[in-house]
Amino acid sequence: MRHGYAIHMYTANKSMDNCAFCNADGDFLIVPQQGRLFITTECGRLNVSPGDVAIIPQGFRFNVNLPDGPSRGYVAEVFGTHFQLPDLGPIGANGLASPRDFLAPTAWFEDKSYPGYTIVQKFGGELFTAIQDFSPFNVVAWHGNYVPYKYDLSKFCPYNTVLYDHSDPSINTVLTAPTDKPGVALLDFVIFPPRWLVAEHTFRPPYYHRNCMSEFMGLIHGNYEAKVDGFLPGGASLHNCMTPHGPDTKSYESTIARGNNVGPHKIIDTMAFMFESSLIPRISQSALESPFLDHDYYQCWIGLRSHFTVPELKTIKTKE
Ligand SMILES: O=C(O)Cc1cc(O)ccc1O
Ligand SMILES: [Fe+2]
Repeated sequence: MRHGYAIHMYTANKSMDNCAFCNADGDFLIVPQQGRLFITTECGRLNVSPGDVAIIPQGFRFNVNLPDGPSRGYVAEVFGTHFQLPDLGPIGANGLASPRDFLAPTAWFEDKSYPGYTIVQKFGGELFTAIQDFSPFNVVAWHGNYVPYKYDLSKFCPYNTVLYDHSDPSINTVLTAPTDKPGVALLDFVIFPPRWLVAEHTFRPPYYHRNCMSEFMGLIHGNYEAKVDGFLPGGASLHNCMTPHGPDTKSYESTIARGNNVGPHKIIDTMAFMFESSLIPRISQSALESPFLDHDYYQCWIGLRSHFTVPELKTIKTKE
């Protein structure tokens, strides 16, 4: 059965030369964090900058050029389903990501011989190579809707509370890969873009929580509102199913210090995102052994203290 997902982080310092990749297992959602990706596909070319995301569906051959040199970012891979726009429910006709902002390439082809051109194909989690002597990008024209595409995250139209309380971050879903169970995502791609915070009598940052979804977070640029320290662009965090988490001590204390009656405040210069799944990810050995693993991550919550004071009890008279 083809069901599940994978999350990867990439670094690259060399363009793909005389070779193309093809994923026979699933679809890629690519989130560059540093350095543009010039992606050539069988349907044409996509120039993808940090702040854009690209989707390469299962089976497309593609090649990546790095015009800015060293590059890094994140990739989500989904098996057995495809990304789609979330149902807007009561939001209605417009909002969040608009279909018009998803850009597919125009056809582009080269009719060239390339001795020793290598196709690397991922199939069942293993890599296979095949050599051919011509470019795979020889498709003169195409039609249909099974295509690679890109989306500029700054086009996203965020919705949120306008009076009180903190919404589930699913309100900012850009794309979702569904399961057969309505409302239970295989993988939601959610963003935390610049936006106004206006909620009254509300702890505005993400609440402390422990939930059934597994949350992988990345930061494209700026700061994340719940982690003033230690969560840097290009970094990642994983709060797995039912692992309690929330803002770090500094974010918590500075929010409390601002008091209860803060006016509208705009979060600017930021773009964080989350891959959120109902399935638990297993962490690879290489990630666990990485010299970049933050063994002290839990320290971000050290020193958290309660600001709760028992309210004075008033006698409430009830009718007899
Ligand atoms: O854990 C996180 O930082 C992500 C997150 C953000 C938010 O605003 C509410 C819930 C949530 O899981
Ligand atoms: Fe969370």
